[in-house]
Amino acid sequence: MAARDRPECKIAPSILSADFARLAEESKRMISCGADWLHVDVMDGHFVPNLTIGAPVVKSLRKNLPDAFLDCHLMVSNPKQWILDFAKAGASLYNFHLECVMDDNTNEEQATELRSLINEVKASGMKVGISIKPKTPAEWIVPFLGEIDMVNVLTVEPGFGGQKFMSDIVGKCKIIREASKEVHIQVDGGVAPSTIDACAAVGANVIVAGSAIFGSDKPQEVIATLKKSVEAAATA
Ligand SMILES: O=C(CO)[C@H](O)[C@H](O)COP(=O)(O)O
Ligand SMILES: [Co+2]
Repeated sequence: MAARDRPECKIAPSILSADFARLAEESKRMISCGADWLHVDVMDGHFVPNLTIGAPVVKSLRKNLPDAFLDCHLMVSNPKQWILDFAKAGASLYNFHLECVMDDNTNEEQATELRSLINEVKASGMKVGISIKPKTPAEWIVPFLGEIDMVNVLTVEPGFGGQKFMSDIVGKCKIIREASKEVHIQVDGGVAPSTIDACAAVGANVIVAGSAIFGSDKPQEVIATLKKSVEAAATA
């Protein structure tokens, strides 16, 4: 069998599609259906035109799910502001947007600011991820791959669940995977059994799916299908 070209597959249901009144119960149900991580979409109504979850909700989730890996996707304009709150609340991974600090990848000051944020997240004890919006080039994140745990490649414009997968965007994962076999590459937005093969083929290993998993009456089967596609591609 060929050697693996990526880290182990992690399926991360987005709790954005859960019934928020029954969040702990729904999260536990996902883990019992085979979810590896829980994806927590944090929106501040400024970076994106929607408001969702903050650190107090993460704290309650952590209390109810002491062992869960809480992958927090920060769609916020000022990621520095929330690092300590999320660390104290029990977030496992702090996954913030590159666009908050960078609009020009040749600007040294912006690169320094990004590095300082990365280091602040690490110092807080959380793992660090960087998300890139559909229009942000993959090349912009490549110089930082050795310093972070994960890149989140958005395959929809961030802000809402249930949008259509942008198939022309997912190819960015290939550039990132060619640069690193070790970094987690997450795909986020419109991922489903019908779109997973395109993600798996370009090296993604962390799969976020909200509507596809929560909207199914057989979430266990959806999770198994997504994982099978990634694992088959990892050793192809
Ligand atoms: O970051 C997000 C939206 O900004 C969500 O994680 C994403 O959209 C997941 O939901 P779905 O699978 O329904 O698209
Ligand atoms: Co997300």
